[in-house]
Amino acid sequence: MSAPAVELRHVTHTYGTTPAVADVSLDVSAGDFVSIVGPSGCGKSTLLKVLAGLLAPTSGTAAIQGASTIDRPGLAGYMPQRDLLLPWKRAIDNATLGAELGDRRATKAEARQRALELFERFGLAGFEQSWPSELSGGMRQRLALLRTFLTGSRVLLLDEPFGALDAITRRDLHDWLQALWIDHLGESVPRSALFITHDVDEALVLSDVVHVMSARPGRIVDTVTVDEQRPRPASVTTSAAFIRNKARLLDSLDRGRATTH
Ligand SMILES: Nc1ncnc2c1ncn2[C@@H]1O[C@H](COP(=O)(O)OP(=O)(O)OP(=O)(O)O)[C@@H](O)[C@H]1O
Repeated sequence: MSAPAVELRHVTHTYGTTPAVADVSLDVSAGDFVSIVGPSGCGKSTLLKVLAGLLAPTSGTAAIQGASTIDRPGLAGYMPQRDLLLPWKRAIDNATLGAELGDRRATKAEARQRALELFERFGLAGFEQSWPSELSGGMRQRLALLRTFLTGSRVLLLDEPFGALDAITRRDLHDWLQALWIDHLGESVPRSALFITHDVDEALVLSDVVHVMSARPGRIVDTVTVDEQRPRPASVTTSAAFIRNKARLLDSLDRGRATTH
């Protein structure tokens, strides 16, 4: 059996004397879209940084496709909380930035060619030469996601990519991301995603599995599996199964917030 796309085992991280996450274990199977919801400051970004190889856990292990991420950045495509587009680079050059770095480095020409092919699929056709400041908020996030896709990694670590967007733009991006996800599931090694959000509805619309974290130091306090077929339209949020799952997640969040460590 092949290794899970993402594997965290008993991960604990303490910044100085501040415990951020405590004993977190979770797997993401190949092809799965998995979300983590939790209150602000509970250590969600810390977990992604450990998986991105940017932070060594105080204890425990982290692996992407079976390879330890400790001191090994670039095994997964990582989109940090701020989109970090470089304002002095045009959209096309921002898109190819990750592809020219990291483990699966492509040549500049290859990366550019692949990016140009995907600009339309990412709703950015015609904006290849634009500056980031000329793009809308939704376009900037799609461009940052395109950059993450172009790293070539089968595993995407997405830290609240839609957190700063208005509700309508966010809804459009949910539809778009689901369509993109369905397209990519046909690939020989399907993509997997670990997605951070504060928004329970967003987690349930997009995910196969949703984990709930408690207040700091974050622990996994509940896990819900979502069986709904994709694509899931906005109306899915009114189905009985969705409402049941949402009530459970909100309850787990409340209980996790009330926990004192
Ligand atoms: N470099 C650091 N030094 C000290 N404490 C830190 C550092 N980075 C994060 N922390 C603390 O660790 C805790 C977890 O931070 P983290 O950013 O992982 O949480 P988060 O769940 O992603 O938060 P948010 O949802 O607000 O983005 C927070 O209390 C934060 O203040």
